[in-house]
Amino acid sequence: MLHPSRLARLTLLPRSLSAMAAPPAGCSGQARPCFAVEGPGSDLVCFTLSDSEGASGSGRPGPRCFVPAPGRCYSLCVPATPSVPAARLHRRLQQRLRQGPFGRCRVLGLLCYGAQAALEKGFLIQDPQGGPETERALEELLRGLGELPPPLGVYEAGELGELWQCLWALRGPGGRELLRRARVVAVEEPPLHPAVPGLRHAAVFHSLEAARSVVEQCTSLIPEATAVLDLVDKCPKHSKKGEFPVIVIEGLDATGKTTVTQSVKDSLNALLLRSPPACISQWRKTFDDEPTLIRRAFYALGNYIVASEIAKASTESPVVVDRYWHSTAAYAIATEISGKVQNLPPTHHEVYQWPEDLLKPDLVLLLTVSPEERIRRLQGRGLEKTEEETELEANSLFRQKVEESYKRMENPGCQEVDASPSREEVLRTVLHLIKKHCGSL
Ligand SMILES: Nc1ncnc2c1ncn2[C@@H]1O[C@H](COP(=O)(O)OP(=O)(O)O)[C@@H](O)[C@H]1O
Ligand SMILES: Nc1ccn([C@H]2C[C@H](O)[C@@H](COP(=O)(O)OP(=O)(O)O)O2)c(=O)n1
Repeated sequence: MLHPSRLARLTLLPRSLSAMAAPPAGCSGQARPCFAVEGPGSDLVCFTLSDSEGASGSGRPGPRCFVPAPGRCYSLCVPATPSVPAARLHRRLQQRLRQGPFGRCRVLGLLCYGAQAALEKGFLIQDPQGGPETERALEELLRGLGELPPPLGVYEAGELGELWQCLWALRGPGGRELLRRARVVAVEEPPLHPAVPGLRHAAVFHSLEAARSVVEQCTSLIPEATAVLDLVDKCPKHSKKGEFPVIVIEGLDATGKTTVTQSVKDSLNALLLRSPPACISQWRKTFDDEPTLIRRAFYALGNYIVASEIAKASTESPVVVDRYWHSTAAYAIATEISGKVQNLPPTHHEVYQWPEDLLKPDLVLLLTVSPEERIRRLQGRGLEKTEEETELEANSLFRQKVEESYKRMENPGCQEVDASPSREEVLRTVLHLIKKHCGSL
């Protein structure tokens, strides 16, 4: 089975959400949700639901592209409210859909807007063979979730090649009720990726309190959460920088951050810090295995702990920091925004702004190398790759989105450094920039 993150994403947008995310043009004036399928690397292809038998959409590719003939297609969604139980439920479904009877299916990420225009996250499940097994297994999976399982969408191709969606509510043991049956028709692509409005609540935290409250919700589920909070609470709030300069080095993995930060430390007699800091790094694996909401909140709190270390150290010597808030934000944005680089939030968007309560560095340098050189360095290093590093290699779109997000950061922005030359030359460039921005050291 193909890895879901490498597959298309499907997005449902309601008309009533237009204030948050402008819906596809064809959706305006309709009291029905509309949704968009995004092929890997391709444009969004958007659809809406219609009662009209004769509607032919906007002449764009037909919706049959996501129902494999002679197969069938299903969708299921859970609330995307940025709460720990919802995020964990989504993760549980994702794991179950990789196993057993779903092994033969293609599972696509799904964002949709359900009743009262509430954002929901879920999956589109393409079964290439059809037959009753997948539907039965999905029903069983949903019923196992509790008393009010989310509805099951079933997509069927009609005689003329048109597509219908049936939305079923599962009732009692074995019962189900048809909530709606509507035709699926093509509409225009939305101007803003639908995940953009929720970014600040679901992935990119702009205050200590926002990140803290997510980790606090985890204390009964993840014992390490309490230890993280204890450390955060011991740190002085609103840490202030000392008189020595604070330089952050950012970049994708294997761009040379460790090499550069170590050399800068030696050259400037600086203190070297990294985010996440050593005091919480033993819990990193635990949080890396959690859904985005929890994982990013952990890294965000790590930045606040590092801020207190920077405050203290910068009263005594220059400080160089290996990754900081820009990493947390850039990876979070690139993970949440599916598809092409153009889907990222526009420049100057609020997600690119530095959190007001987080100590600001004097200079942030972004190391960049060509994708080919980066892969050579990764291979040369010969370390075991993390899942995300493998993903980075496999998915150049993701890599581009991380790098572009870094470049859009503001206040402070990232100053790009070409890190392809020799170690010595890169160090010379970096030291020159530090001198230029931070004066004599
Ligand atoms: N300028 C350079 N030229 C060639 N190889 C480099 C250069 N800088 C770093 N490397 C090598 O590339 C690999 C990745 O560098 P590293 O500093 O660990 O990157 P990061 O900390 O960003 O993951 C290491 O094997 C390192 O020795
Ligand atoms: N300050 C930070 C540092 C790392 N992260 C996240 C971003 C990515 O998901 C990973 C990348 O971490 P990194 O490449 O430094 O991992 P290693 O130290 O190389 O093991 O961690 C973060 O969100 N915030």
